[in-house]
Amino acid sequence: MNCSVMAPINVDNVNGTKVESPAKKALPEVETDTNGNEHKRYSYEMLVETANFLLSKTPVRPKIGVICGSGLGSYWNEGSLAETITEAQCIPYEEIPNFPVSTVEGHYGKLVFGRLGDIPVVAMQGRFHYFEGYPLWKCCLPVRVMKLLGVQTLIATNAAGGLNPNYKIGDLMIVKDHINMMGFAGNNPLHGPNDERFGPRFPPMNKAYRFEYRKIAKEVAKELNIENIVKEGVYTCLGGPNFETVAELNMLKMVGVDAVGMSTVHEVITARHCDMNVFGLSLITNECVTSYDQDAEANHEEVLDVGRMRQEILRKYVTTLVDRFSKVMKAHNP
Ligand SMILES: O=P(O)(O)O[C@H]1O[C@H](CO)[C@@H](O)[C@H]1O
Ligand code: HPA
Repeated sequence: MNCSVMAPINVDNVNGTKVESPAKKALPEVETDTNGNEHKRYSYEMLVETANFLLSKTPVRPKIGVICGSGLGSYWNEGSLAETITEAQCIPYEEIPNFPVSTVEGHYGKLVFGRLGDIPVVAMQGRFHYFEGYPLWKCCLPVRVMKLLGVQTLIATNAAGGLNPNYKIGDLMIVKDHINMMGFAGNNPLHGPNDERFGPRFPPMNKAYRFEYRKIAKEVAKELNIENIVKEGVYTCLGGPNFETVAELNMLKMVGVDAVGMSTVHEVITARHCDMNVFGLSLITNECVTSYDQDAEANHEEVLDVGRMRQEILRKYVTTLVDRFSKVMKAHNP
């Protein structure tokens, strides 16, 4: 494929308003995680460098970004959403300046630029999880890079355990809202000095998952004749990597959680902070074990099996949503 080198981005602020650059020295340079690994904090300028690198590698100018979770082919390629992307250009994470690398065994680690249907997109095939040892702000670095690339809408997908008794394995849950459990304990991707060039110190989160997109997703479910498997509910992220205890799951149920996972919430907070529109989608890959009488145990193999089982529907659903969301985006920003 022909890679034209486009003019590098030069932005004062991703949201278009001029703000003062915070003193660089206000940012702690290095953070040590619970395993003793050191993580160098990134600056706005470093992410601009990352975005300019990517823009120099591809002519694709995506307005929509997709994070492919465990159910959407972050562990396999054949038949996955990423494979559906046409005119694809794959850039491995290890080749991208300042990018973390996926450490989960079998997890892909690449950015895929190309088209879903007619729409230019960038997809993360493989995301970063807190349980890998990364601080949350580092897990979410790609979201900010997407913003700098020009992405306005983030579609964050995940595999999750179904806690709502009406959910069945293989159902899709449109994320209506989330509960930031890790945030309750003070662990938040926005923790630390705020760089106003990305967004405000105290961002609102009551409209985290765009109402218009959720409405469209329900309409599309009807059109595709999958409304019987499409639900809407509340997601929460725990730190992992262990699956939850019975008592933990019962507590989460009591506070209104419908599906449990180990990702997405921090990515969505980061995306909303820099004013991206968000759609969240969970694939219910297993039934949460909420009784001591049940013999079943959650396991990662089941998560992947259900992902493979549902990939065709997911691919069709997400591809159609990308098309519809882009029409809405054009209508708002002709
Ligand atoms: O959230 P995604 O990346 O889809 O993956 C989910 O599936 C894995 C557990 O099987 C965990 O990583 C959990 O977060
Ligand atoms: N719990 C947490 N994360 C998950 C689950 C679960 O049951 N299923 C897939 N990811």
